[in-house]
Amino acid sequence: MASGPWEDHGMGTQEHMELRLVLVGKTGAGKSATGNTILGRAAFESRLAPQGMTRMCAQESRLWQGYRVVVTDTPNMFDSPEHSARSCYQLARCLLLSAPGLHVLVLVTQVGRFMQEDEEAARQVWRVLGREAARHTIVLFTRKEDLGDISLQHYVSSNASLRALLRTCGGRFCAFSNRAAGAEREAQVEELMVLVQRVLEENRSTHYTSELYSQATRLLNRSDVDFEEKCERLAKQVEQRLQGQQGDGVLGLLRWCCCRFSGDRSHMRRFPGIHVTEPGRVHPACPRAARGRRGLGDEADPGRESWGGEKCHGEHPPRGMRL
Ligand SMILES: Nc1nc2c(ncn2[C@@H]2O[C@H](COP(=O)(O)OP(=O)(O)OP(=O)(O)O)[C@@H](O)[C@H]2O)c(=O)[nH]1
Repeated sequence: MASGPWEDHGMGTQEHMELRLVLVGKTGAGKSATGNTILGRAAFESRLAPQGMTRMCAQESRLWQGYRVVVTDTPNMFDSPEHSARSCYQLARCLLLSAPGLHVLVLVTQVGRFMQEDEEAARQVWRVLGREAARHTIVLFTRKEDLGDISLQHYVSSNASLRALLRTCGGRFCAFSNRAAGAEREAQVEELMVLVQRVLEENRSTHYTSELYSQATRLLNRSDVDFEEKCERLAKQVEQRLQGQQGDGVLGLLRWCCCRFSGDRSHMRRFPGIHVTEPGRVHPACPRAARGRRGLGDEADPGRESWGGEKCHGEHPPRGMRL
């Protein structure tokens, strides 16, 4: 066991404030290895596997400077554009494990391999959790050693999509070499924890929560339902939320209005989860949006989608909208 801030003083969970970190990212990004670096031990299985090594969300913890740092490792939960039952189940499991809410969402991506799937992972997780989750997000690059002589700052500034993503995350990013050991490993963790402290300060030390987290907390309080059943039940809520974002009810109508009258998007930002389009852009809920998808764009924010392809003239309700 490492010494210094990692030393376990033998105090129980009750004496320590929990810091809940959730690791997300695409398959093979290095989530489990990053979790192990943070924890200072090989708690999660980390191996290159074409179909993904991590199958289930898992959680481990360590003490760090008076905090209990609780790390939730996840599989790639957004491996297909259509949300599979498996993804919804894993999302539900992640929410239950990190209830009543996460303090920090760590978006893990590899140096030199930032791609559309990374953007997608960020976009999707914010879609489920709510756009305000971006205020709790840190981007963590693995394979820092691959940077060689290039500085991390220089690397991130050379990619427009990456710059946009980092702006959305308040410029909070760092890099790990998960192969590092000893003092070098601890220095990396210190660097991450400085950013974690920044997230806490910027969010008045409160964790992020949302309606789904509230549902998770209510379910956790039920002693008559076992954990698997709780995951199943919450997975249905997750699925409904994702389907609802295709355009149900009043929100669906509002989205349609955005799509149609998208000249002024500033006032619509008050509605969480609404994706506001610009004139001439295709709304993702629009049935014509299947083609021509682009990246996050230079002014990305998690509540906004940047779509190319056919123009949306607002003459049709969003796909699947029920009013
Ligand atoms: N050289 C190097 N290899 C790394 C680093 N981080 C992770 N890896 C390797 O990358 C591979 C995938 O790492 P994982 O931690 O399993 O990635 P993951 O995101 O958890 O993958 P899934 O569980 O499959 O989604 C493993 O072989 C790791 O040893 C790093 O910083 N440097």
